[in-house]
Amino acid sequence: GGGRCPVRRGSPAGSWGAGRGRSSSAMQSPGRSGVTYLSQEEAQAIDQELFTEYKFSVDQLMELAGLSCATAIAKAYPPSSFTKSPPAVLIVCGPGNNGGDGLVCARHLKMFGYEPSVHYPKRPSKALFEGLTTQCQKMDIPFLSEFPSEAMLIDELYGLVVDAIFGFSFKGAVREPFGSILGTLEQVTVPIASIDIPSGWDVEKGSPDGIQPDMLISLTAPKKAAQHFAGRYHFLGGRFVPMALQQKYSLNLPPYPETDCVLQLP
Ligand SMILES: NC(=O)C1=CN([C@@H]2O[C@H](COP(=O)(O)OP(=O)(O)OC[C@H]3O[C@@H](n4cnc5c(N)ncnc54)[C@H](OP(=O)(O)O)[C@@H]3O)[C@@H](O)[C@H]2O)[C@H](O)CC1
Ligand SMILES: [K+]
Repeated sequence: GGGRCPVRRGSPAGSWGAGRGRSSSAMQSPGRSGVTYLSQEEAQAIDQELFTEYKFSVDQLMELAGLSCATAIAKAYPPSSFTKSPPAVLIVCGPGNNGGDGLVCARHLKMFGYEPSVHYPKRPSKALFEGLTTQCQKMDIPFLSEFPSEAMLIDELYGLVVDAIFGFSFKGAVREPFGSILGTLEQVTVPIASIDIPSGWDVEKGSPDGIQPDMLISLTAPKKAAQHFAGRYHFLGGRFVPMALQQKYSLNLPPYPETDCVLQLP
């Protein structure tokens, strides 16, 4: 195990749009980088608007979201930083769209030279998720029927865990089998990269006793829970929000470099 690597933090950004972050709603709050941190309601409203008003399909945005996640992971944990070759990654997928992002991420990680394995215990019977699963299987990505019960086993077999269990629709107490899975993940020592929200965390208040990921990839814009993130790498991904929608929700997103689909937040 052991996929940690010393990657420099990006130069402090923070001046983009300073003073422009006027909120369209009293619920919004600007984070330390000037970017707006969204409430759960706002994150879901933007998501809905992308689909209903802007006519994106879920497949489209999920592909871009998952590609962003794999790209950010490759920047923070390049294969050369893993102690073992090929670089083995465990991706844990939940029952909603966050889990779908995880499946897309697994496929791209494989393309990037990683050796992903997926655990996907609760699979929705929808064509989208069935298709994503088949794509992974046909790329020889193994699906583990059992989750390793010992954190030590995960540390031995994998250099990185990708948490794609819950995103911004998570609510209430964690139900099984995800409670046991998160209990094990709290004990692993290899880094965890969380997609959109550290799973099990309250989307706005975070969770001091929950998993403590080393990386967070915020999609569209960070959610309020991200203010409690204490890991090394915070990336923004999902470069697909049209300017009019960014302005409507005063997202105040920093400019992505050139053609990149991700950017590192301070
Ligand atoms: N606009 C964007 O940036 C996009 C983001 N994407 C990703 O989508 C997720 C949000 O996806 P969504 O399907 O709305 O929800 P989640 O994946 O967060 O979770 C829903 C499922 O989780 C179950 N759930 C909820 N709470 C619990 C709990 N306490 N215990 C167990 N299970 C729970 C829920 O089950 P139900 O029984 O309540 O239905 C759902 O099955 C976002 O975060 C991004 O990662 C899109 O990919 C693209 C656009
Ligand atoms: K997650």
